[in-house]
Amino acid sequence: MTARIIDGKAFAEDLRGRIAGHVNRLKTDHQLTPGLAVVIVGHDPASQVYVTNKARQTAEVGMHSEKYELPETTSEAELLGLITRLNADPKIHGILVQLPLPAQIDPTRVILAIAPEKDVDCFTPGSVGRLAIGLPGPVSCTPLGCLMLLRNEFESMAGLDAVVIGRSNLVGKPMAQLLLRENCTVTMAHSRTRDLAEVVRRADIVVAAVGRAKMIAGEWIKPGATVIDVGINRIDAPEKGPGKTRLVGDVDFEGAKAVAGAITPVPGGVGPMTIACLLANTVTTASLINGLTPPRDLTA
Ligand SMILES: Nc1nc2c(c(=O)[nH]1)N[C@@H](CN(C=O)c1ccc(C(=O)N[C@@H](CCC(=O)O)C(=O)O)cc1)CN2
Repeated sequence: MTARIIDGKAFAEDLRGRIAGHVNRLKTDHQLTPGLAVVIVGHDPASQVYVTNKARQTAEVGMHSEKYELPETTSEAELLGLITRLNADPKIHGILVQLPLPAQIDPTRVILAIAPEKDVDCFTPGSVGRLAIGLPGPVSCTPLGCLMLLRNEFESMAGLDAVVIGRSNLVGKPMAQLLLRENCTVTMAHSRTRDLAEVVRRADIVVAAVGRAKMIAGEWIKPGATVIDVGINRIDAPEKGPGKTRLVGDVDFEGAKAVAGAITPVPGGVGPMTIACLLANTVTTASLINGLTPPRDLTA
């Protein structure tokens, strides 16, 4: 079997088109322009690419976009000061502070400083709690992107065995919540899991979010399984020339492609969905802040 490749880039483009339609309706029917502020501290090259794309795509769907680039030496107090200003700014309905942050800044303090109603990352305790009990509100961007890709693959996921590899607050934990909501039987695997290969072999759905290049071997995958690869790892690519690099996921793509039913590539899989879902979350928070019902069909 050769797996079908799930085209996250095309899916994200379609989602952005639908978001633009909603933004247009909010503007004409409610005189409301959703606004997103993205904040980056330092000059990690990958983070800079993501933040630039976030700010550009925000503007492209017709939203108000603000980008703050702070120097590597920024103190925690300075960053908290900016967040306080953005919390109070009526033009801004979503605040995203790009992670990771430099060592002198405590990410937990920063996350807790973001007004819960503007938390488009779904990182604050209230948002995490709302997600856990199924209340309306933003859903963590990468897991939401994975869920949308999965929903497109299955009429129903009820009763399927799903394994989430990685237990981060950013991806693993919210992903497991979302799969539970779909009535999957969910296993969370992590660095202490005994016999990971065996756990993966049982799964109809594999979500890999460990951050280690090609860690999930092709022969671990159950024939016909759907594989969602969240990993974005840069490795040396001497075949492309001296000093060249390329991106790979957490799954051995070639090996898994030979047995899986469907698989996301890296790049072009989950990554573009993360940004599109951030824009969808901003429409959600802008709607909720203004007493409007957030559009359900966007991320259904
Ligand atoms: N505050 C947050 N920080 C971070 C998040 C997040 O959701 N919120 N997620 C990750 C990184 N991330 C978003 O910021 C992200 C990663 C990858 C992509 C993406 O489009 N990847 C492309 C490849 C891009 C490249 O060439 O490097 C792809 O996979 O096709 C978008 C967003 C960490 N921080």
